[in-house]
Amino acid sequence: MTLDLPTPDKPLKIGTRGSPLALAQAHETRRRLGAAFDLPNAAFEIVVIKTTGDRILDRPLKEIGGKGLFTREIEEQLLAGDIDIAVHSMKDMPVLQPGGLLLDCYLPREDVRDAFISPDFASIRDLPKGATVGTSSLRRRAQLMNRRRDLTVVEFRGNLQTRLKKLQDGVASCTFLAMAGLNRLGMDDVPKTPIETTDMLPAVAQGAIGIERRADDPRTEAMLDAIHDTPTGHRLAAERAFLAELDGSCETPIAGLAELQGGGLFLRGEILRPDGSAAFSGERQGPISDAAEMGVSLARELLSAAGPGFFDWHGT
Ligand SMILES: NCc1[nH]cc(CCC(=O)O)c1CC(=O)O
Repeated sequence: MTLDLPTPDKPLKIGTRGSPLALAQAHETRRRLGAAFDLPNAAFEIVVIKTTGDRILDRPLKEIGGKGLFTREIEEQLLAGDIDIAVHSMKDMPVLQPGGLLLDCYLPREDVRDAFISPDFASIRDLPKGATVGTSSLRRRAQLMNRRRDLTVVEFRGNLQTRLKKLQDGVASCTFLAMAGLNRLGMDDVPKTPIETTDMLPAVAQGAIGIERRADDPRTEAMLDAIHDTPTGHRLAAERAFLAELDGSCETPIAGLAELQGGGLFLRGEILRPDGSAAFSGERQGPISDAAEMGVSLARELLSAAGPGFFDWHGT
């Protein structure tokens, strides 16, 4: 069967959020598909979709709650056939997709580390006692408070420019962003220091772009197969199995990272109380074929170390 490739008259519709980072991810997807099938940009149409998460900007994400805050509207349009594929930050994706959709194409992973961003200080260690830190990430908040009890954490939402302005205005001494986002946006002039994963374990799937498709569409299946990055697939299989077994929502501070090592996988995970008062971490090593089992077994180990009800505790 020959592929019925898209043309400028019948372009492949790529659905995405409209943030600068989301657009950069959509452009990378278009570039890789164009290179793999020798297609011009005009054979693709980038369709910007506004999600609930994009609409509500004045409240902490955990208050709006619900799964798929940044994905529901996009997945609805994919199911309806208004778009052909959807590009996502895998970090923001629930472990299960709606019936009829598949999320099994990943682009080569970017830098997985978090970055420390501050106009005044070089690292977390350099922050003075009692310094104020801005982040909207429950994981980063819990990890920071677990390591530096003296810090005060304030809610920080908005895009990179908004956050940098807040730092200039003295609202906080520093903030944190994924290196992947900064790199994809070409933010080379932002004063950033990468934090080693041994100091701050990143979120599950951080730095990975995933492309979702309809399960019954053989054309997008074949096209995405050509750009899928297998190593990233193995790593996310372990990390997402870990996340799935923990049954974590966006309200639970969870970190997880799998790396390829000596032909196998090395998986690390951490779960924390939201206020940082307790943290449990562990690791697994094994063959790539055991990726999912490693994730599940590490999750069970951490859950049993933390004790029953650990995730029911949400503090204030
Ligand atoms: N939750 C927002 C989000 N989703 C993905 C990224 C960064 C890019 C990535 O990790 O792939 C970010 C921003 C951030 O954490 O700095």
